[in-house]
Amino acid sequence: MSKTVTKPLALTMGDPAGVGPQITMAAWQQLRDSPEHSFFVIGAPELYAPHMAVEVISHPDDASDIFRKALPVLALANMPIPALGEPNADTAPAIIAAIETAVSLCLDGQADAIVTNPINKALLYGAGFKHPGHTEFIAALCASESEAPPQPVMLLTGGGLRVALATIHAPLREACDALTTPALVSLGEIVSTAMRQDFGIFDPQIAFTGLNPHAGEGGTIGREEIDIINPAAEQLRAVGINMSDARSADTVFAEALTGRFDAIIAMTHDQGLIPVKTLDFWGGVNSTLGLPIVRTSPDHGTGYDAAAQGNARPDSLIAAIKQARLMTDNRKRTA
Ligand SMILES: NC(=O)c1ccc[n+]([C@@H]2O[C@H](COP(=O)([O-])OP(=O)(O)OC[C@H]3O[C@@H](n4cnc5c(N)ncnc54)[C@H](O)[C@@H]3O)[C@@H](O)[C@H]2O)c1
Ligand SMILES: N[C@H](C(=O)O)[C@H](O)COP(=O)(O)O
Repeated sequence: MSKTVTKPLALTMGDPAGVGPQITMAAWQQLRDSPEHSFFVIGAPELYAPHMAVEVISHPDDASDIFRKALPVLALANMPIPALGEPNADTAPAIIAAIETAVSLCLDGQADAIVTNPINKALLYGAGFKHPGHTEFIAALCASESEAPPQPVMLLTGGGLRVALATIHAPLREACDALTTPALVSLGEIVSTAMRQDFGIFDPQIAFTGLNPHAGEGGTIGREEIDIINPAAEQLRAVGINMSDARSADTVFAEALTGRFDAIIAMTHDQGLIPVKTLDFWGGVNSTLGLPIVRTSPDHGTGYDAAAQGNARPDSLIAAIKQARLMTDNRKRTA
């Protein structure tokens, strides 16, 4: 087995008017005695310095040594500091730059994984951001000229469930039309690979949800299951992946909780995210599969109201940091 070197995790600051700064500081307080969870944050030191010990670092390698005594910050220059709860479009370039820097450090092997704090995508569009979210932006940043662009897959974990999405931030009418058999086959392969390399599940049992009520009731309440989803499942089984035909979305999550399925592939954003966020809003983690780097995130958004009230909970960010470390270590072990 090759010797592996542990690098710190790179946190992005997220929207500085949201919960990001508060939950980052609280996560550091809880994890500072846990060297394996060492991280540095890419952001403005002024967001944190009035509240706690901060050390500005010039290189990620400096983070682990000082992690116990101060929050390591890789500083972004010239960023306005917004009032909590009051999003400011002038912060958008720095929010984007933090993500770009984190991805570049991971690709260079200077950080083990990227953990993103929440962003408000609408705020970023004025600054030239062109993606529906981190998921697609990070995939674009990982693209290289020599290889096909990565197909990013959103996976939410929490409440005992692992749920990947066949469509993400698409209007519901368009999401239904976007489902195709080849896309579902490719998705099933990515989820199966990730279960093995990132989660250490070597013979994963995976379920497709149906799109229609009762998974189409034999074609009488819609035909997507018969025409699109089940043919994908059949192709995946033919290459040795344990993939179920489309199962009723109202019961498959309960089936997974019995241990029958290790992961579920849901057809639409809310179909998959409602069960996870309802069961475990505070412990839920969003990760991106299908990339050359590990990326996780809390499952919640910018929470401007919680930020302004000063009562932001760090639980989901802490879960995201721990999951990033676990996925990275599993991936190194299976490399
Ligand atoms: N990973 C991400 O970047 C990410 C994830 C989800 C949503 N978003 C974005 O966040 C913005 C707001 O979305 P939303 O209102 O649907 O969801 P939200 O998760 O921001 O808020 C939902 C509720 O949860 C509360 N909340 C969220 N995080 C909290 C925390 N850490 N502690 C205490 N309370 C918390 C909020 O105050 C609010 O009442 C949108 O622009 C959305 O796109 C970003
Ligand atoms: N769909 C996610 C959720 O609701 O939690 C969220 O918007 C985050 O998306 P990105 O990770 O792509 O920013």
